[in-house]
Formats: sequence, structure tokens, C-alpha cells
Amino acid sequence: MNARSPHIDQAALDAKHPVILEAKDLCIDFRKKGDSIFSPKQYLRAVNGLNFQLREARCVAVVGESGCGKSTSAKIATKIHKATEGGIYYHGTNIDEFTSGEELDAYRRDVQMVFQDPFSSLNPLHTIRYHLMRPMQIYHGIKPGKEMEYRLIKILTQVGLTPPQEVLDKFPHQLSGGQRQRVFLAKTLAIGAKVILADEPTSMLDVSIRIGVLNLMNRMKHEMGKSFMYITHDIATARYFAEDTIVLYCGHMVEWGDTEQITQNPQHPYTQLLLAAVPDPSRSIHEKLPTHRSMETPMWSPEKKGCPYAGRCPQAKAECSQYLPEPVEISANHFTRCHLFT
Ligand SMILES: Nc1ncnc2c1ncn2[C@@H]1O[C@H](COP(=O)(O)OP(=O)(O)OP(=O)(O)O)[C@@H](O)[C@H]1O
Repeated sequence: MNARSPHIDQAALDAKHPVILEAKDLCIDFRKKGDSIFSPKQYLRAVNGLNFQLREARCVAVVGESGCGKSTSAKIATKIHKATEGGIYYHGTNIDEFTSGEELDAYRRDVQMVFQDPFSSLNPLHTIRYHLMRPMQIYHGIKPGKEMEYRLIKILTQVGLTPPQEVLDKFPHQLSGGQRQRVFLAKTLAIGAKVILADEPTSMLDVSIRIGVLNLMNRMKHEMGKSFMYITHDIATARYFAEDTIVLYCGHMVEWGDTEQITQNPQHPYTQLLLAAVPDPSRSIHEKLPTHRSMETPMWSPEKKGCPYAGRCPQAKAECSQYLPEPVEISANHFTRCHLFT
């Protein structure tokens, strides 16, 4: 995301945190539901021109309200959906080029998704031991025995599930939501994933245990070199966990770059609204949020023009609904796409 910034030591960044996963001009259209077979095909554009570079041992947060295209972006990266335009590159190769069984297996091992619902993502009929043994057998050919036991205990200890010997023989229903999410993260370690696409991994957990799971992901990033795409509607947690942040609105990147800059010095009116909506105990509940003209998020389509936020933006100008402005670099690694800056 910062390839063009003159203020960043690009060579040092590339050496320490090489790019592992990259999105280039990613777009996806879905056929609109409810079309009659006699009417012309109409499409919803769920993602429009997404670009990012995910680096080794770093995190990119993708932030935005429900329906803005966050999960769809991750699903393209896991090959659940195919991009309509643009693509996802893994170590420089377009993932559409992975077609042989061997290439697909390797990619699916390396890039894993963690879902928001820890209750449905584990099989209730199997113990935690089974959930962790299977990937080690399948992906690494490790047979049950001493070596397997050693690895199981190590992984559970790494994710903070102790005492590991007891946890191994439990079933998912015997664990709390936070513990199950830790098991799921342990599974990514058992698989040997390098990139973890975490889709709202803490949104179904009690507030008090969210921080523990975020801490664990932070450790996986710093100590084990894992890379995270962190999907969230909660921009405050992005600040805690992600070096880079993309604010998505209606499938469009409206502001992106250094997380600290975006959260401390937001420039796009939509990012300002997101941050103003974060609960702050020091603020009175009578304090007004910035006024926006409508709360309706438009459905985007490939033929639409302009900034998707124009209908809601209190500062919209005539050109906002006519064409989308080019990205503007506000400061080092801090970009926005807004007519207020053109
Ligand atoms: N398979 C599909 N077919 C048709 N439309 C889809 C499909 N998947 C997603 N969409 C639409 O694409 C848009 C983006 O959806 P997406 O799930 O990516 O949003 P999101 O930002 O992850 O929202 P949430 O936080 O609620 O999961 C939505 O309008 C959604 O209805």
C-alpha cells in the first residue's frame, strides 16, 4: 500500500516484511437477485478496485459497515469466489493460475480463513485432539505417537489453552467461545498456515475476552511471523492490531494506509463518521455525531459513476456524484479518494 511513498524506507520494509499476498484492482460482480429470466442481467458490484499488499508478519485491517464487501474480498483470496476483474497474487503469482491439485493444496494450506462464529466452525462430534491431529496428518504426514503428542501440546500452549492434556480430550461444547476461537487459531498453526484471513474473529465473543484473542493474534504475528488480513466493522480494534488499514465503503477504498494516521487523523468524511461512532467513555451520550445526509448505503453496480458516499456526505460537491477522484496521498502512506482533496 505504500509502494509510492517517498518517505518510507521501501528497501528495508521489503527485506524485513516481504509482500506475501497482494490484491490488484480487484472487482467482483454478483448477479442481482430477483431478476426475471426475461429481463436483462443486472449486477451488483460488491468490490470495486481493491488494492492492498499484505506483508509477512504484518496485518492489514479491512474496515467498514455491513455489506461493504469485506468478507467477499477474503472469499476471493480463498478461491470461494472468482474475481470479475483484477486478481489476488500470492508470492507474485495470480492465484487463478493455481490449477493443479498440488498447487491448490499448497495454497489452501498456506492461506486459511478464520470465521466469526466459533460455535459452528468446529465439528461438535470430535475432540480438540482430533481437530488438531487431522491437519498434521494430512498436511505434514505426522503419525499418531510421541512426535504428534509433543506438537499438540506445544500448539495448545502457544495459543494459551492450558493445561493442554486436559483440553485435548474435550469436545467443542465443553469450551467457551473464546477458547473455541483459540482452538481454531491453533488449527491454523497445525496446518502451518502463513496467511490468516480473520473475518470478524472476535465479534461474537464477550467484550471481556476479545482482547485475549486479539493479543493471541498479535503474538502469532510478531513471534511466529504470521500475516493477517483482519476484517472488522470495529475501527478501534484495527488500531490495536493492524499496521495498515483500508476503509471500505460500498466496495470502494475510501481511505487507506498507516493505521495510526487513519485513526488519529482521518480525512475522508466516512472514516470520520466511523471513528466518531466508536463508544468513548469520556464523551457525553448527548454529544452529537457528525450529521450525514442519509443512512442508506447505495447498492453499487458496474455502470454507476461517482463516489458511492456522495449521497450521504455532508460535504458533497457536484462532481462527487459525477466521477470518482484519483487517490491522493495526504501524508506518508496515508491515502484517500475524495473530491475534498483534489
Ligand atoms: N454470493 C453472493 N451472491 C450475491 N450477492 C452477494 C454474494 N455474497 C455477497 N453478496 C453481496 O455483496 C455485498 C458485500 O457482501 P459482504 O458479505 O462481502 O459484506 P461484508 O462487508 O462482509 O458484510 P458483513 O459484515 O455483514 O459480513 C452485499 O451486498 C452482499 O449482499
